[in-house]
Amino acid sequence: MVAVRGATRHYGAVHAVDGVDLDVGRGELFGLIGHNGAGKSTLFKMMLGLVPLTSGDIRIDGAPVSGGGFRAVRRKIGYLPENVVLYDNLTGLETLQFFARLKRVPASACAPVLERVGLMHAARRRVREYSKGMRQRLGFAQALLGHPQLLFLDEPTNGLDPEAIREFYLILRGLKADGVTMILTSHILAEIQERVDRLAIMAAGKVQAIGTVQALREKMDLPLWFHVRLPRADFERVRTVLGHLPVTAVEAREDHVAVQCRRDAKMLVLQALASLGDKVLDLHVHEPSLEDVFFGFSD
Ligand SMILES: Nc1ncnc2c1ncn2[C@@H]1O[C@H](COP(=O)(O)OP(=O)(O)OP(=O)(O)O)[C@@H](O)[C@H]1O
Repeated sequence: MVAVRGATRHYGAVHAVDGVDLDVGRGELFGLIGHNGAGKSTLFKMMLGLVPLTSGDIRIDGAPVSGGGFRAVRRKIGYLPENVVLYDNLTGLETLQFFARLKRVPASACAPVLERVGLMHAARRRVREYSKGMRQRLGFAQALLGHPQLLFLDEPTNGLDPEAIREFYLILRGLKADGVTMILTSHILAEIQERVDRLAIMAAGKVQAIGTVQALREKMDLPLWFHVRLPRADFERVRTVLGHLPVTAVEAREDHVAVQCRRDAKMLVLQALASLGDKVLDLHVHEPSLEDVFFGFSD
């Protein structure tokens, strides 16, 4: 659906986006993460044909973003910008009707979209009275008008509370089931790590790594931790059963022993810990978080 080849955008000496290659398949939910100024928004605008490329090529559904045929393709795209501009004096419904006219979508499409984003109850209230989260939902609603096949969502959960974030991802899951392709950015890594199919980590205008969270974890080969809860009197037994296994740390904590090992030693360590039998009261395996992966790639 999206094919990016060597996409570059320079602003004088600033290399906002620098030789990015990226493919996003139809129906994929793709995450783009990176520090402030990494180049995410600029790449979004390039993929939307809003910012011209200094060099490289971007195709959406086969059509180059700079070509004459892109107008037709753009109709299939929904975009939620980072800072959505809304008119305070319009109601939520009037706002959507305004966007519907711009997009040449029938006004009758507005109410179902408001319903979908959970704003129907506030349809006739002025945007001035909307909370930040409600504004964000309204911005999302305008992106959904006209049944887009491709959605660009720039920090879509900005300002949403945890419950609203959960609801938001439920909507995305529904869209994914309908075959919609989605690319979203977020700063909240923990939030997207279990929810996207794949993600790209951007830093200084470049894609530093791309893949599933699991693939990125494996590529980083970060160690994992076992937390073994057992009576304090039995803490020493953990060291004994681990014997000569290649563990990288064993630490006695308040009510558990923490064991760190490389990923390829995971099953050996697990078997050794299992030999402690009912001495073990509880056991947790802690995979490295996306934060660990992210900072490993972008430092
Ligand atoms: N119109 C512009 N003129 C000059 N420099 C720009 C312009 N737009 C972006 N930049 C620069 O390009 C770099 C990338 O900015 P961009 O907004 O794409 O980053 P981002 O990853 O979206 O950041 P954030 O998470 O803060 O939104 C920054 O250094 C920014 O200052």
